[in-house]
Amino acid sequence: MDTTKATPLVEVRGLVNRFGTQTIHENLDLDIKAGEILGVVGGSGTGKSVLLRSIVGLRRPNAGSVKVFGQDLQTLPETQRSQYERRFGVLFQQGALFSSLTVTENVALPLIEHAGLSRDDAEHLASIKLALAGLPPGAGDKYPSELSGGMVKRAALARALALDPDILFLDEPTAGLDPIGAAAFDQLIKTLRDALGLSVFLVTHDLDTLYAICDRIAVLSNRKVLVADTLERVAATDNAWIQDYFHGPRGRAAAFSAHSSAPGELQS
Ligand SMILES: Nc1ncnc2c1ncn2[C@@H]1O[C@H](COP(=O)(O)OP(=O)(O)OP(=O)(O)O)[C@@H](O)[C@H]1O
Repeated sequence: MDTTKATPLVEVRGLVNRFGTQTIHENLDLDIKAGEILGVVGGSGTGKSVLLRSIVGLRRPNAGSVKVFGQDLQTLPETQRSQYERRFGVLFQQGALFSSLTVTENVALPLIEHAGLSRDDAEHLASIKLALAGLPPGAGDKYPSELSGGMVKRAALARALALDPDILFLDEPTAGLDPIGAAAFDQLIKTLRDALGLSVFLVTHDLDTLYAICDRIAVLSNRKVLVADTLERVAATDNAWIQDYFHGPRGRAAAFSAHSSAPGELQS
């Protein structure tokens, strides 16, 4: 999709994150544009998850600002900030479902706690969200431990969608899935973006995901966003990590597979 004219929903400016003497981010800038799927990549430990946590309010950065819908969340009182933060849906790396609750109860929980729905209404709505996330009828009555890895991801996605977010944050959603399961999950994200008009911030190591669904890609390197642009422009950037990543054996395979399924797209 054309995101060039879209107004940023999220503007990260001058972000600094430190743990003790270790500096993870130093004056990092990044936008998330309305309606885009933004892929966030970088070597292990470059701070992709810390960046996600800083944006959604789970970590207070050491410096810098995070504006959401034009509002700097750091400057807001707690109650107002949490109202903005409810416009975020977050899917964590491990799914983070409560093991003692059924899948339906997991998805209903935010609806009861944050939207004030009755248990019956919340569970009814939860079953709709589970269907939206592509889970078969009956999955809702199971406990997370009874589901396959792919189904746990879908259940966690349903919970992230519970409060009808404007922006979906996904931390390595296809990690641990087999290639067919991962491709199906990618398509689900794209379908949901198209149907619900979501913006998506997606941390991934999965090159196939970048080729299949991302509108822009941000590369984290050396404590900053090195480049945030279309796949073609990012892949052409003169940087050793980028060249290795996009033009190494796995990058070539992903480009080849994307090219053979969608003629006319990027060739390596
Ligand atoms: N709570 C914490 N306390 C101390 N150090 C932390 C904490 N959280 C993250 N870090 C450190 O910050 C750095 C960035 O971590 P982060 O998880 O964001 O990396 P990442 O880019 O998501 O890595 P990966 O691709 O391996 O998941 C790492 O060196 C990590 O050890």
